[in-house]
Amino acid sequence: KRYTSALLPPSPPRLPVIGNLHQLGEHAHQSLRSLALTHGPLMLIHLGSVPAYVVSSAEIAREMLKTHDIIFSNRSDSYIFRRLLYDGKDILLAPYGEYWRHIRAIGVLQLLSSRRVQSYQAVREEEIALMIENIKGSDSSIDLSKMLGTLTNDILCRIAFGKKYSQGEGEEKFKKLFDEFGELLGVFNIGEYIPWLKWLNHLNGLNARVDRNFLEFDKLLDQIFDDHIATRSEEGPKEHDQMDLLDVLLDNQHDAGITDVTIARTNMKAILADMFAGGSDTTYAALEWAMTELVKHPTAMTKVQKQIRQIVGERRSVTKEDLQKMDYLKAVIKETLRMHPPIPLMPRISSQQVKLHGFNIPAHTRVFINITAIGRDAERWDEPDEFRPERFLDAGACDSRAQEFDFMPFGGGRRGCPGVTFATAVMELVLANLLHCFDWSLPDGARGEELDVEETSGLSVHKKNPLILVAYCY
Ligand code: HEM
Repeated sequence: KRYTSALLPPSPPRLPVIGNLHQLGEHAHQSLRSLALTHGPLMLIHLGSVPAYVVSSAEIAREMLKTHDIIFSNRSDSYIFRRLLYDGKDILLAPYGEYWRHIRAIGVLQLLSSRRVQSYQAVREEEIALMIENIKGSDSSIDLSKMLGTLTNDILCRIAFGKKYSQGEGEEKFKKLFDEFGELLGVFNIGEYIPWLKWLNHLNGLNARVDRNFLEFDKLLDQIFDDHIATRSEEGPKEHDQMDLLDVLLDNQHDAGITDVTIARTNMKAILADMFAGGSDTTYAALEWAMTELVKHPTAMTKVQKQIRQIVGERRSVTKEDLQKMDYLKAVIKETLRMHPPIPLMPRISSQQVKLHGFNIPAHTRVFINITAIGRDAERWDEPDEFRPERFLDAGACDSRAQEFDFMPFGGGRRGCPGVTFATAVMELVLANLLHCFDWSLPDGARGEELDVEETSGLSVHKKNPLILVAYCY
């Protein structure tokens, strides 16, 4: 069936050459949310010379990810992503098809399954205990943002490689490498939208930075592979609970014969790079926002701490059985993800022409889902800009909201995030411990309500100003 291209959705007025780029500002998800209030839940914008559609309602997101899921099962491409993620050999970028299905299955069934996530409980507990000790040892205000960034990266490094890189030799070098990797994935690359400005990326050194970061990361991964292979041949196979993700991938290599897809070292490196692209910064951002909102909302803070302390009692640390009973903490996390989805704009691309919300979307066109706009849609949420964890206390409220695509911090459809269980295990245990062990306030007697919620720009959106707090031992 052919659709005519005459029927286009509303567009904000644009300028020659740059199109609507000037309207995006520093926080594209927020600017697009405001533009959607005027122009509607499906807008056509122009990023320089590139047309893109923006979806800002649950109803249209559902149409995309349920009715037309296969058509929207690819992501739009970018030079930086391709370079850093092994030319699309990873799960996040791989084009929809046999190869993606195979490596996604490895991700879902082997690397990120509930059983595997559970097997890393000791790693999470040890790293969290270290952070708690560090906080206890600091006698003035602490930079909680920095601590949470280090913690989530350490947990991921230990789970992925069996070792962390924030201590010992080369500490600064590795920190810079991991930070830059995350930062580069979030860079706005003007050359993609205004092709004749591509030369700027040579001039401003962006391409060189991307190349350098890729090569250094690749070298680190090679060294980790070599070490693993040497240890495995000396010590033999490990028990299930002792295996890091690289061990799982190396074991999996032997099973590769069962399909036509061979998983070589480059493919495994790409999958591990994904864990860092998708797994560390997002969880860190969510934790930072959860603590920010709790400090801003003393009633919610009191309520969550009261429940945690009742459940944990005199014990110093929180167990996984405790977590199951902490329904208010779970509601706090969901409400945080609704208001501050770590990845607020989700880029997909149409593989063929399709009708969406009554409008024609041509083939190979970018479509962004504005997760922030959907999570804060006043037609679907009461007082959407208010932090009210109670809205998620009803059993099943979150699942039904997710099914309706009102709540989609982890995306949706067949390409939705496979790391939900992994991320939830980290977020719950970190927050429960922080809130059980300490009372929190702003330095110099400032009132919590005054805390800012300014955002950074980039792929995952953080609090712009670090969260500096004073911790009092409970
Ligand atoms: C709070 C934490 C997290 C958030 C908010 C988050 C969010 C997202 C979102 C929005 C997507 C795109 C989904 C879509 O297109 O529908 C995604 C994809 C993905 N995430 Fe996560 N994520 C988180 C944690 C993790 C973790 C811990 C991992 C792994 C360790 C992970 C690995 C991935 C991968 C591999 C994909 C690509 C899936 C595919 O294309 O098939 N994420 N995530």
